This record gives sequence, structure tokens and C-alpha cells, in this order.
Amino acid sequence: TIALQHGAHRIGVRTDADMARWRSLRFGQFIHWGVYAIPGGEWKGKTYNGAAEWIRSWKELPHEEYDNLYRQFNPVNFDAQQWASQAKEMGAKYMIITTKHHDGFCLWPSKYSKYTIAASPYKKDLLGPMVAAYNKAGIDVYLYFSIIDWSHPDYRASLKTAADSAANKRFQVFVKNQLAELLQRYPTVKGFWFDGTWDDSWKRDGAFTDELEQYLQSIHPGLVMGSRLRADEKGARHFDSNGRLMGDYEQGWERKLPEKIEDVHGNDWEAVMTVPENQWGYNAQWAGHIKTANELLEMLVKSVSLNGNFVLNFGPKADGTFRTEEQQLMTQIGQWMKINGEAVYNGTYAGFEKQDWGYYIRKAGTDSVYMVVFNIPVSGSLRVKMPAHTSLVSVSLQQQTLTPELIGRNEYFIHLSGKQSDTPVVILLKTTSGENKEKGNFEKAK
Ligand SMILES: C[C@@H]1N[C@@H](c2nc3ccccc3[nH]2)[C@H](O)[C@@H]1O
Repeated sequence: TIALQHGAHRIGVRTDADMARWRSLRFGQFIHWGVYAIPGGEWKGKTYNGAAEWIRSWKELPHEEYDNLYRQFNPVNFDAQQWASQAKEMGAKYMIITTKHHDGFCLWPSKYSKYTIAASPYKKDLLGPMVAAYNKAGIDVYLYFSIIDWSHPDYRASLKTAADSAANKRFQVFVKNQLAELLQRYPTVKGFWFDGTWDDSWKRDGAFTDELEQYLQSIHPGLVMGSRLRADEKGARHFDSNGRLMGDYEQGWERKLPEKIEDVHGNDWEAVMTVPENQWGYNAQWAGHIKTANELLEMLVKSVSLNGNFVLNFGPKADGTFRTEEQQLMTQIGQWMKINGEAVYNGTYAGFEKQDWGYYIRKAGTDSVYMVVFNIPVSGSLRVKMPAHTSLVSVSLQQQTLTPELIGRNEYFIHLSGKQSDTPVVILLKTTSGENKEKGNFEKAK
């Protein structure tokens, strides 16, 4: 390894209570909301093919026009209580809200910028009511913050001149001030979700990113911040130049999931996912494949089975309401979570050999292992190979006890006789582990 001043400061996962809480939540709701919801991916009859929250970068929409959209931003139908209750119904345990996206428009009346909700017809702070309503519903709130800020005169993507470096120094002060302001205004938030940290100007000042993270921890101990904030002094991001994860969890899983446990290298991690292929902010016409509730449930369950969190994104309209498709998804996912959430919350990697029928999830620190079945085989028989030194004590499907068939050494078929289901089926295995444990209930010779 090479000597690093600004690389990872910890080897292995965070073991404190705040991180344990983040880990237990498993299922989050992402919300991308801002003035980009006004065009919603369209402008003067033309459709923007990129992600709707990036429409300012589209040559068909002059910056001057985009930067004046805030004069129309008036979410009269915004109802924080309604947002929080539908998130609770979906089963989300945390929410991540865009305080400001790359365009720099602030959903809170920041005293460090004129480009905020205070300058809009709506005038009022949006974040305060959101944080209060979600917390009241028992949902933790995390703040998304884009370092890239297209609205700020001192923002530089790269540093070519001394003037650029001077501007960048001023910009770093601005960033630090806004982050401190957010923590001071919203003290119950549990962490930051940083984005827009890929530009050279940011990557090249690893020391600043390190000092910033430590500063934020010092004024708000316990904050949970992912790997996307920092760079080490060589410009390495997420993993430092010694291959060690920076930040509290791997934050690179954007619109993609790991495949197997080896892909996450023993780190905490979180995946963030869009319902369409790649739309975070409101997009009037959803094109391409729109993920179904079952597809999204599989991503959630797969994430938890691989020891990670899964965050599903929503893009409210400019008026503060959610599109019908998103409301329907929250309801459908919530119906499954209401019955089966116990398999997701506090879920961890089970250590069982993966089978085709779906995913194993171990309830943290227990001998309870859930099988979440997405693919019932034509045989109706679910193969279960017990890990070494682990025996099977009982099998149940909801309140029904099942008797598995022993088909080999510590290997079973669980027969779902004629079972059909249009949503994932959850089976609970009670196990015993350890060298000298008596055999499980199903291993006694017939
Ligand atoms: C969480 C997501 N991250 C932002 C983003 N911008 C990108 C530019 C290039 C490649 C990936 C990007 N992700 C998206 O706009 C969204 O906020």
C-alpha cells in the first residue's frame, strides 16, 4: 500500500449505532424535485432524450430561459403529510430529498444563494415540512446535495488558471456554508447523499473533500455519508489508491446492482434506482421500459440478500403531486411489504448457496433465514442446500408449517404443491448452526 493522507480512514464497516440504524432500514425512497419538473423533459414541442433533470444542458433550451423557470415554480398542491404517508404505505424506512440538484436551485431559503425557493412564487421552505412529516411518519431523512452547481458564478469544472483556482476556493467555502446551514436548519437529518463530484476541480482537491467530511462529522456526529463525496490526494474516487472504500458505504450503484456477494467486498453499499430506464426528475412522457412492482421488489430483495440498501426514485410534478404510475407503484409495493417486510427490514446476507428460485435473506444476528421466491420451478420443488454446520429446524409459509423432503446430505426440496402466485412468495427457515448442535428436525433417519 502507498502512504495516503486523504484516503480511507477506516478499514471495514462502521460499527456504531447510527450506521447500524442505516443498515437496518434497507428500503428508501429517493425524491428528485426541482424546477426541472416544469419542462418535464419537453420544451416548445420538442422532447429531450436525456434525463429530465439534465434538461438545462440541452442546446434547445437556452440557459437564460431555464434559469428563469423558478419564477413559475409554485407547487400549490405540495402536501408533505401526503408525501410522507404514501412513502410509509410503500414501506420505505428512509427518504433522500434533492436539496439542490446540479442546476443549483435550492428547495430551502438558503442565505448563501439568491437562487432558492424564497425567490419563487411559492416562497416558503419545502424541506422543513418534508423533514417534519417524514420523521413524524417514522421515516429517516437524508439530504441529497449536488456539488456541481451550474448556477454559481464560482463553479468551475476544471481549473485552468489562477483565477479558476481562486473561484474554486470561494466555491468550496460556499459548499461548506450551505452544508452547515442545512444541518443547522434540519438537525434531525441522518446524513448526506452527495452527487456531482466527478469534475476535475473536485477530484483534484482530495484534502478538501476529506476535511469537509470530517468537518460535517464534527458538527453533526454520526452522519452517514457515502463514498461519492471524497477523492484521495491522487484523485481516486469511491475507493482510494489502496483500494479501500472511502465514506461509510459504497455509493456507486446507480441504476445497477451487484450480482454476487463478492462484488461488494464486505462493504456496506446502497443502490439507487429509477422506474424508467434513466429519469430522476419528473418526465412528462415516460418512454421505454417502465419497471413493474415485481421487478422493483426483486431488486429490493436482491440488494438486501447481498447486504445492501435499495432506494427507489420518484419525480414529483412541478405542482407537488405524484404521477399516477408512481402512486400505483407505491401502493402495490406497499401491499407486499405490509405482509413480507419482515424479510427485508434488518435483512442481511444469509451465507446460503444461491438457487434459481430467488434469494435468501438472514434476519440480522439470528438463525432465521427467509427464502424470497420469484421463480417457482415447473417441478414445484425448491432446492435448499444448507451451509456446512447448519441444520434445518423448521419451515413455514405464512402460518403454514411445511415438511421438506431430505434429498441428500443437508439438502432438501421444499414442495410448493401446485402453488401459484403473482407476487413473490416468502418462506421462513429456522436453522441451528455450530459444530456440535444436534441434527435438525428433518435429518433423523426415517
Ligand atoms: C442520482 C443521479 N445522479 C445524477 C447523475 N448525473 C450524471 C451524469 C453522468 C453520469 C451519471 C450521472 N448521474 C442524476 O441526475 C441523478 O441525480
